[in-house]
Order: sequence, then structure tokens, then C-alpha cells
Amino acid sequence: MNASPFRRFLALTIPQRGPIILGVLLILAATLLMLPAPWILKLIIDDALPGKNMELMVKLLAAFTGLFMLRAWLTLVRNRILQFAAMRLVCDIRIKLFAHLQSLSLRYFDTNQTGRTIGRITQDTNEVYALTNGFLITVIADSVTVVCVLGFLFWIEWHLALAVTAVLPLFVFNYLHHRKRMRQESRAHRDNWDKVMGFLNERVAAARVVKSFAKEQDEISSFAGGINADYFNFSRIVMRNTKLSVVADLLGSLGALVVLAYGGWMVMQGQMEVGTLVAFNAYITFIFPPIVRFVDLSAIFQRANTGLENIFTMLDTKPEVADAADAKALPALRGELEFRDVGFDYDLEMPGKGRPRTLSNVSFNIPAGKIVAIVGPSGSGKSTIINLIARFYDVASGAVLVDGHDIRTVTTDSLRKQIGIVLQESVLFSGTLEDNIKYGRPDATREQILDAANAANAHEFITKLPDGYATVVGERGSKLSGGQRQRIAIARAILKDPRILIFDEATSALDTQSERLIQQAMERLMQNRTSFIIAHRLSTIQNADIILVMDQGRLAEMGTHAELLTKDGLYSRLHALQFKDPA
Ligand SMILES: Nc1ncnc2c1ncn2[C@@H]1O[C@H](COP(=O)(O)OP(=O)(O)OP(=O)(O)O)[C@@H](O)[C@H]1O
Repeated sequence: MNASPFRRFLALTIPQRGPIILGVLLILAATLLMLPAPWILKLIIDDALPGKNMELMVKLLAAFTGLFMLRAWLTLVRNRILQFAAMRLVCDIRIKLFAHLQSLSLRYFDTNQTGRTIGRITQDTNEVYALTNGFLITVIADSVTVVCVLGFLFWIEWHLALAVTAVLPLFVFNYLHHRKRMRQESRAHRDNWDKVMGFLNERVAAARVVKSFAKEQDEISSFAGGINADYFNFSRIVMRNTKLSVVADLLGSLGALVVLAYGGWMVMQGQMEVGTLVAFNAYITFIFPPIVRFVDLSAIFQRANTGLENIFTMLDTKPEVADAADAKALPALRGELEFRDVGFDYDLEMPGKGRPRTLSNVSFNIPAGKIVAIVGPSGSGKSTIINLIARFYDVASGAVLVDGHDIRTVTTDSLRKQIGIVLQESVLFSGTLEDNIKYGRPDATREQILDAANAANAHEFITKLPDGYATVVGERGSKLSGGQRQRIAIARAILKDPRILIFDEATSALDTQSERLIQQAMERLMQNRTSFIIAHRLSTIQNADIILVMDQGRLAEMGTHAELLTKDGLYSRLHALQFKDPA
């Protein structure tokens, strides 16, 4: 069985154990320092005041002041140490989560909303800060205080101390009564908030679509729905906390009442001095407020527990595509590629249920250096083939081999370093054009970058920009045209110099001029490499060495343009439909 999130959290705090232990020792020191304070009060009442002993009075007051000053200083130092430790811990967990995210396979990103993932790294880790800084500090400080003070009370007057202790289980009952609901409410709150974050993230990223459909008002209503649910969830949590802490407060007062009633009776019976009763009364303020605080903090604990559950669920997600224990680095490739009876389904749970598999029995063998066009109707599995070549997913059956190596037996890093991919919707990162071009090869020289941009037909438009290569492109390259983005992506791929090239050809968004520039760039890029192109242009298809014709996840036909036309099969039908009028 898995350890509880809290236990696992404690394991994560190990690197910060130095500052945490020091902080706890300082808490202990500050607590022990305060123990004599009520006793000084007792000495003032029982000894200094009745005997009008001025010298004793001054000494006791000086001791009192000294204790408080020292305690204030210790608290300051302790808070600094523990707050820094808590923040460091949060930073470490954030880095760990991001690093783990990088190792996860595309299927994780297919099934988890971006907003949710971002929430894990930002919001859930904030709860860890609250837990380490607030909860741990208070719980440790308060537990030490309660145990020390109770022990001391038993030492001075055990009858009365026993009466005080009898109230304590009531606090536990009160907490247990609410605990389950608190947990459920905290979970509902967090899950709804994840949905709101997912929604927000999507709508901000797709502002153009929202506007083009004039859906602003509907989106506002949906967002308001999520936020109002958050209001409701939060109100429930606040009400629960209020109920819990009001009852805890009452129980604290009950404790004080017990001391006054029973202690007062003992004083009247001459079994205890007045000063001891006053000191007792002062000591119980060391006990009940911390216990009431425990109860209040249980809300932080529940929230943090939910956050920790989320964090550990993400950290426990295994990368589906992972290097085998004995995976070897792929040597420099020639570029042969083989699909051997490949079957695949995106849906792991219900593979192929009620519909054809995404890919079934796909076999082909491509010698190094060939240009391969993949064609077929929409949804026939073209993109899936390139996803499997790059090992974004693992095949369900059969194998994909490069130069005779099953790609599951080599490291994904060494495989992907030799594959270049230019997608239909090229994504650039915010940063300069130069940074974007050298993304896959950060150590490229200026000359190599210019050569790549030239070969990609991008140099000319870049130099016309006022800031040239230092031009900062917007988020996801939004300040460039579709054709310009595509050429930057081609330059990026050229600079990487891969042996296998994957190209998802986009035509629809481009004008003829742009299309020609891209086509020239592609032709240069494809020289001396094995290239797979999801092809839409007739020229690309005609010039390909091999055409793979996909149909409902199967390889329907394979051959050159001329061969396939003579077959009178799917390809010739598609060709007739699509290129009826090549002019
Ligand atoms: N990430 C995914 N998760 C689940 N199913 C997917 C995913 N990507 C694609 N599919 C499904 O797999 C099938 C094949 O999709 P694929 O993207 O390979 O088709 P395609 O031939 O490239 O289509 P198009 O020409 O429209 O881009 C489709 O039925 C599609 O709905």
C-alpha cells in the first residue's frame, strides 16, 4: 500500500532537515524559556507582595523582561530559518514536478488539461508552503508547549492537572466529527478549481476562436459558473472551519472554568496557595489556545493533504514511453526505417472497441535517403505513423525499426536527436528568432544559423525586420505569418541536421509565393535524408520515391505515383478526386 501523502511529504523535507531541526530546537528553547513566566507571577503574588520585598520584586520583573526579550529574538531567528526552508522546499518540489512532466509521454498531455497541470506546479505547491511554514511550525511549537506545560502542571498540582486533561479528548471528538467532511469539501474545492484553471487556460489561448464565433458572453457565463461553484465550495469550507473552531473555543473556556471552579475550591479548602491558582490559570493559556489553533490548522492540513495527493499522483504517473533498463544509444543513422506488422490504439482502455484500430498490420520498409509521401483520407492514421516513428507512443503490437534497431531498445534521446520534425502548425517559443532557430542545437555558430535560415528561405524576410535575428517573436510565434513561422521551423530542422525528417505539409494557410518558398526550402532540407511527408501537394506526391496510401488504419497501397495510378485503387480514386484540375 502507498504511504500517506503526508508521510511522503516528510520524506521530501529530508534535504531541508538541517534548518528544520534547528528551527525546532529554537522553538523548544523559546517554549522552555516561557515556562518560568507564570511561576515568576506566583512568586510575586505569594512571596514579594505579602513581604513587600522590593529587591525580590525588581529581580523578578527583570527576569520577566529578560525572558520575553529573549523569546522574541528566538522567534525572529526561527521564523527566518523555517520560512526559507519552506520556500526552498516548494522550489525543489516545483522543479521536481516540472522535470517529471518533461519525462511524461504525449498520452499524459492528451488526457490532462494544461490548466490542471499548471495548477499542480503552482497552486498545489503553495499548499506545501502553508504546510511547512504554518502548519509544521505551529504544530511542532504548540505540541512541545502543550507537553511541557502539562508535565509541569502535573508536577505542581496533579489533581488539578488531571481535571484539565479530562477536557482534552473533547477537542479530539470535535475534530474527528468534522474531519471526513473537511476532506471531501477540500477535494471538491480543488477539483472544481482545476476545471476553472483548465477552462481559463484554454479560453485565453483560444481568444481568436472565441471572438470569431462571438462567444464572449457565453464564455463569461461559463466562467462565472465555475467561479460561483468555487464561491459555494469555499463558503462550505469556511462554515465548517467556523463550526469547528467555535466549538473548540467553547471547550477552551470549559477548561478555564474547570481550573477556576476546582482550583478555587482547593484554595478555599486551604489545599493550594492563591499564587499557585493564578499561575495555573496562566499556564492553561499555554495549553488551550494551541489546541484551538491545532483545530484551526486542521483546515490547512486538509487543503495541503489534497495538494499533496495531487502532487504525488503526478509524480507517480509513469512515463508510458520510457527507456528500457538496457537501452543503448543509437549510433549515427543511415536512415532505413521499417514498420513490422504494427498495431496501435490511442485508447488503451478499450482498444479498437466498436471501431477499427487506429493502426493495424502496417508493414513497410524504407531504404535510407528516400522521400516517402503518406497520403490517405482524414483520420486514416497518417499522423499516427509519424507519431510512432518519433516514438511519441509505443506500438501495441509489431515493431518500428531504424537501421534494424527496434526503437524500444534504444534511448529515446538518441533517437529523437536524429529525427527532425516540422509540423503543420509550427510552434515557436517567445524569444528571438535566433533563439528559435538554434533551439535544437544551442551551440550553433552564427554562420551555421545564417546558412540554415538561407536554406530555409527565411534569411531574406528576417533581415528585413528592424531587429533582424534579434526580433522577439510573440508567444508561440504569434507575431509572424504562418509561412514565416513555417520557414523558421524548417531552418530549425535544417540546423539540427537529422537523418530522418518528418514533415506535416501545410498548404491551406499559404499563398502561392509563400508555398513556393517553403517548397524550395523543403527540397533542400530533404536532400540526403529519409523523409516522411504527410503530403497534400501534388508535386510532393509525384516526386516522392515511395507513396504510402493509408485507409482506416491500414496500409492500403504502396508504390510510386506512376505505379499506383495504374492500379486503379484508392490512390487513383483519391488522386482523381483531389487533383481533378491540377491547374
Ligand atoms: N491523441 C489522440 N488521442 C486519441 N485519438 C486520436 C489521437 N490522435 C488521433 N486520434 C484518432 O486516431 C485516428 C487517426 O488519426 P490521425 O491523426 O493519425 O489521422 P490523419 O490521417 O493524420 O488525419 P488528418 O489527415 O485529418 O490529419 C483518428 O480516428 C483520430 O480520431
